[in-house]
Amino acid sequence: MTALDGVGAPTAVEATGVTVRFGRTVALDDVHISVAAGDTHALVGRNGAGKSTLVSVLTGMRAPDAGEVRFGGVDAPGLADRAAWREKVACVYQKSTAVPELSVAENLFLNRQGRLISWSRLRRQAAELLEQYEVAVHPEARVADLTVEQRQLVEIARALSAGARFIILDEPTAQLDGPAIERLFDRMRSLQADGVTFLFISHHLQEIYEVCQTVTVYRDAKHILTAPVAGLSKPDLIEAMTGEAGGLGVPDGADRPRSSVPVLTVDGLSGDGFEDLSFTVAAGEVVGLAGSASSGKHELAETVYGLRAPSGGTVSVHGSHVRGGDVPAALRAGIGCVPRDRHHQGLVADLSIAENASMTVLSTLVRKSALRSSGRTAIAEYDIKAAGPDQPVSDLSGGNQQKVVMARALAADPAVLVLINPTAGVDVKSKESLLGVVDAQARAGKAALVVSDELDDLRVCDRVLVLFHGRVVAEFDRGWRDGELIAAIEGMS
Ligand SMILES: Nc1ncnc2c1ncn2[C@@H]1O[C@H](COP(=O)(O)OP(=O)(O)OP(=O)(O)O)[C@@H](O)[C@H]1O
Repeated sequence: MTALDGVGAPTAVEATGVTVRFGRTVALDDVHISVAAGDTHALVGRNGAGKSTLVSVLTGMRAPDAGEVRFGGVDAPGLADRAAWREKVACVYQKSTAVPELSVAENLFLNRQGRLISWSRLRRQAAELLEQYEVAVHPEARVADLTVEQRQLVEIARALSAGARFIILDEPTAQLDGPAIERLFDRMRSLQADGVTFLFISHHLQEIYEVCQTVTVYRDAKHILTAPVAGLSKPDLIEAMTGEAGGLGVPDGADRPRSSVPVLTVDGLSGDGFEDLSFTVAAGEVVGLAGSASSGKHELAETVYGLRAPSGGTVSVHGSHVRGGDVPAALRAGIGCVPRDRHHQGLVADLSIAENASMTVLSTLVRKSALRSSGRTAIAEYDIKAAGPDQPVSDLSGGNQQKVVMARALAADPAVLVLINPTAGVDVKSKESLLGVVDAQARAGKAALVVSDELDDLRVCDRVLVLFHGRVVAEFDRGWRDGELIAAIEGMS
């Protein structure tokens, strides 16, 4: 049976009247979505708008308090019937759902082998499947050793081989570099030509225009609009998301006063994936580090804030050496960080917003009331959508968790900020305010190092160092053109 939506196109999936509550929080309030078969349909909204909650309903991970889901006009299976859901829909999350210690072949057929497993057959079938979907990884490779790009392709192949023709991609580009994003989009286009339907979630609005035909906007748990992408301007899209007219302005800090006094000095630093790097960041200066995933930029930043031990060279703050490979020592020396992975290095999921945001200064904040009041300040300053300072961070949406990480980095009033992908998963409006915070910190005389794949994050920088295979290959002062920076990142300058 084929369902038809209002304008006569067959519907791959349709959800109507969906309401989901978490205690007092209404995450979805009587929303609907209808995705036409063969469409790539974007779902966008500010942090906490309800996107991930809808995904959990559309994948059968959560029963809504009210509402219905239908695939091709047929009611969704019962929640317990996981096999039936796998045939209808799959979601590739930002965080892998594959078992890292198992091989690609084992992951591909997880929960699907009969009782008797023939390993040689499993490997052969996996190899055939990978070839069919043009995924260039070895069936016996451990999933833990794959890149994010390879892992996503394996998960897409797994979904398609289970029979699903509707795939949800939840912020798939957040951890990919430019060329990998283009390869993912090419892959999506060719699967779409074969009849696969996508629901695509991203905070990068230009991606919506590049790869989607239809867009649905949710705001504060409500459906705001569904429209063809081609007829919707970017300002109108942002207005639907934020409820406010007027474009966005990322501060570029061009008028920021600069001093020549170095706060951070990196001298002859070598470590995993980078060699003999020297540079300084002055008071009031924001320096960007750009490069591909293999450039060594993350490893360099992680060595500066003490997560990795250097194999040579030194890091100093205000002329004093900081002991390497020791995060608490770096913190005491005045280096605050937003780490690369908020799930592993950023937050303690069970602790509250107040506790997480104050973690770098906990020894000085002993009174519970003081803790709560600093939590309330963080919620207001960083525009965190939450029920209150006592709410555990595990209850927050991804983007709002990222804002708590930023609050935590700044709580100890560090002299140096090392920020890795500081706006990852953060909506357009919040991005503007987080970058405003970086600008304000620099104006207050702090030194900042911003490592990012996002050009908007790099625009706030006074200069950008481009790394390629662990060495600085180019340096751009403010005012660079996108094309020249991207060419340098890709090693073409
Ligand atoms: N397990 C939970 N307990 C309590 N509240 C929750 C829980 N999960 C989500 N919420 C709340 O529901 C709302 C919607 O969250 P959701 O994760 O769906 O937002 P989102 O649109 O995906 O945001 P983001 O863009 O940041 O990923 C938020 O206010 C969030 O705090």
